[in-house]
Amino acid sequence: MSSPDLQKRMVTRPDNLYKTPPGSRGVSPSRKTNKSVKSSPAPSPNRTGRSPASPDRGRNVTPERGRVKSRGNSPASSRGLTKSRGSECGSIERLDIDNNLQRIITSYNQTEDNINVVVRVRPLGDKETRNGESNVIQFPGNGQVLVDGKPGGPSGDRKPKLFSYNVAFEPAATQEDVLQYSGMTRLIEMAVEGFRCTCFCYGQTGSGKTHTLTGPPGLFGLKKTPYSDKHGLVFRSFLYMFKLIQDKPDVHFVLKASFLEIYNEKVIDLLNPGSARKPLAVRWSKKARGFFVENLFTVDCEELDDLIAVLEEGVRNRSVGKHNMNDYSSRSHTILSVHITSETPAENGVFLSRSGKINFVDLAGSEMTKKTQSEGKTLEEANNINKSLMVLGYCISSLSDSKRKGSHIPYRDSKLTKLLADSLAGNGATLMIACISPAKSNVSETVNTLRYAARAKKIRTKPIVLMDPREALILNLKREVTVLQSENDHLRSALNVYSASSAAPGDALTEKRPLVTTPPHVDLEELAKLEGPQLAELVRLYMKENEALRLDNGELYSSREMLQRDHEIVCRENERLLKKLEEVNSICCRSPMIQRPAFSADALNSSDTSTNIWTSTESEKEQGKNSSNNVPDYIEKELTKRQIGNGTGIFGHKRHNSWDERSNDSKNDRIKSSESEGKIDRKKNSLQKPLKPNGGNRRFSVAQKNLSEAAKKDFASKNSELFGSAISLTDDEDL
Ligand SMILES: Nc1ncnc2c1ncn2[C@@H]1O[C@H](COP(=O)(O)OP(=O)(O)OP(=O)(O)O)[C@@H](O)[C@H]1O
Repeated sequence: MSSPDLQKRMVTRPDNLYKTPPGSRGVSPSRKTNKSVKSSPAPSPNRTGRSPASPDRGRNVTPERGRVKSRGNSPASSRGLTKSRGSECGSIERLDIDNNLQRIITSYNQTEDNINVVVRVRPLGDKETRNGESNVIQFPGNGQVLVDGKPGGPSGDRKPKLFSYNVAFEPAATQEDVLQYSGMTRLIEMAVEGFRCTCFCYGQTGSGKTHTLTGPPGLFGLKKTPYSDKHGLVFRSFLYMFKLIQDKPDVHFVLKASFLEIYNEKVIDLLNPGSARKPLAVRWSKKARGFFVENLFTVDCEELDDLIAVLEEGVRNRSVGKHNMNDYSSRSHTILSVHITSETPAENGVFLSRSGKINFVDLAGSEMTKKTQSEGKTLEEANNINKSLMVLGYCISSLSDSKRKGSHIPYRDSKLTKLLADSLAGNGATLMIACISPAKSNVSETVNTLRYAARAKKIRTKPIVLMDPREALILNLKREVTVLQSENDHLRSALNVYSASSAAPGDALTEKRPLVTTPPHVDLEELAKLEGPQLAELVRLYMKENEALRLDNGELYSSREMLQRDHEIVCRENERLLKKLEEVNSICCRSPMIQRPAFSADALNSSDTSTNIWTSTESEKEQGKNSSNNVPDYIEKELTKRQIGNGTGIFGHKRHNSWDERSNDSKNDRIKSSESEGKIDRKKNSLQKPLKPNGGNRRFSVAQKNLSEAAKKDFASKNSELFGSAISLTDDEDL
């Protein structure tokens, strides 16, 4: 970097810290009359002239240090805001005030759907520096944290321990860095999209949890707080959230916020604590299948200032105490929740309705009471804090242990775990920020926190968007009505086509078909106005019609299949008969005794009356006297035995079928017309003339061929008569 002002940042980060399952959306039929969120302008810019949520956010401008560059796949780059080289892990570095290159963040790839765990190491405090405390934390890179337990220190002869997280924030990391690189922005985006999200800070007392979430003590004073680079994640998240909302002018947002604390196992409403600080009950909701705080005050937040006011009010009312390790120690766990309901106009006058939520959980720090020198009230608080954190620890280790999948999770053992149950293992997305101290004197608590965080990293959640069940039902009914309407239209038109083309009046199928009552057609605009019961009735009617139409169509299909099967059988039978006929023909041909009439097409067509088309010896002529067809008796018998023909002879057998009459009629007609042309006489004459020796063989084969053709035509005609148009081997005219 040439310019000393220019900070250098190297970011390599996974892009999908939180996976958003597709298609998890809700739909509401009509717009509700909720008050919408008015996006107030972002607070006055800080001294660099940029707010975290300003359009320049993507350029990674840190308030105090100016512009920095990204070279990796950072969360910001994943949103197309910075250039990326696409590597999966790495570090972010920049020059400090003295122009030294300083690394601030290292990160590693994120497994999808697991709790996203990041670690933030605070700088050594003034007191610790004064006491000559040494730093025992090292950052090997790729989101790793090495706890250096050198012999001789308070950690004894502990070996160095290496832990790996999604992101490791080094002491130089700013509040804005945490917002940008912890995955927090994605979490807020998910909350706006309709997911239930949680960000919680965990760590020993004095490790920087409250600093990370809300900022240093005294930030929220009596006078209105201007934007400051000391503001924590909550404030910055609010800004980012409102920026997102402003970017969606078509969407109607309703924001509500609540703020509670769990102090000595009692739930106190921080927005409405009352002078007696009356505790609220935590109950199980059968409908929502989760725990909730009864009568918790929720504030409608139309503007950003409303949300900031909620934050300030809660911070003011929460329990803070002093002990040896922290002058402003949180004596309770706090949960600040922002409920985000959105309604997006969709097609057909339908609104997509989503209910997202983001929880900011500031856990009280675990304490070694010996070290904190707590006594009296502070000691009681410490014991309650430690107890509830222990239950949280049990829940986390049960959830993270794949061998104990499906085993009992002791959520009910503390109010904290009851209220965090859904964030830990439910359908939400969760970010855990483990805060640790770098001081050697805290090494054992640091290792505990890091172990805790490593366990939490193994927990898998299933983020989904929750929908109002009534709205979901109505949406489904509407979809069903539309699908059924179009399906029924299709089925009806299919039936009409069939009726028009094939079903004659009195047809068995037509008669059998039940009368289908068509329900009234409701167009999409009217559909949007209908309520649940009307929709359900409409679906019922359409389903009834659908059932009848399906039945009808089913019958038509089965009868069509039956006809196709018959057609196949007839074809096979036809072939079989033709084969048989050919066999018979060959028997006839082999016998020297048989004298066949030989019809020659050439001869028949010839006008030359002298052409011989019939061969017969004198003796055969004699035999022919006994048989009108000139077929010997034994052959005739054989044919009868094989059931070819009906016993009247191969050429003259009688077919008792209607088409015979028709074909005979047509033959007669043809004969008549031929007679009128004088052709029939020629044929008759020619039949009686002897065959010339030289043309005998040729004519014989032609005749045989013609015989086969004629027989084929006969059978085809027969089948055609039986099965309609299924068989058409020949043209009727040829017969
Ligand atoms: N990253 C940081 N940079 C500068 N100062 C910090 C940082 N983190 C913490 N501190 C300071 O350390 C002190 C203790 O921090 P904080 O109160 O946030 O700890 P805590 O974890 O919330 O403690 P407790 O559990 O007792 O509430 C505060 O004075 C805070 O300003």
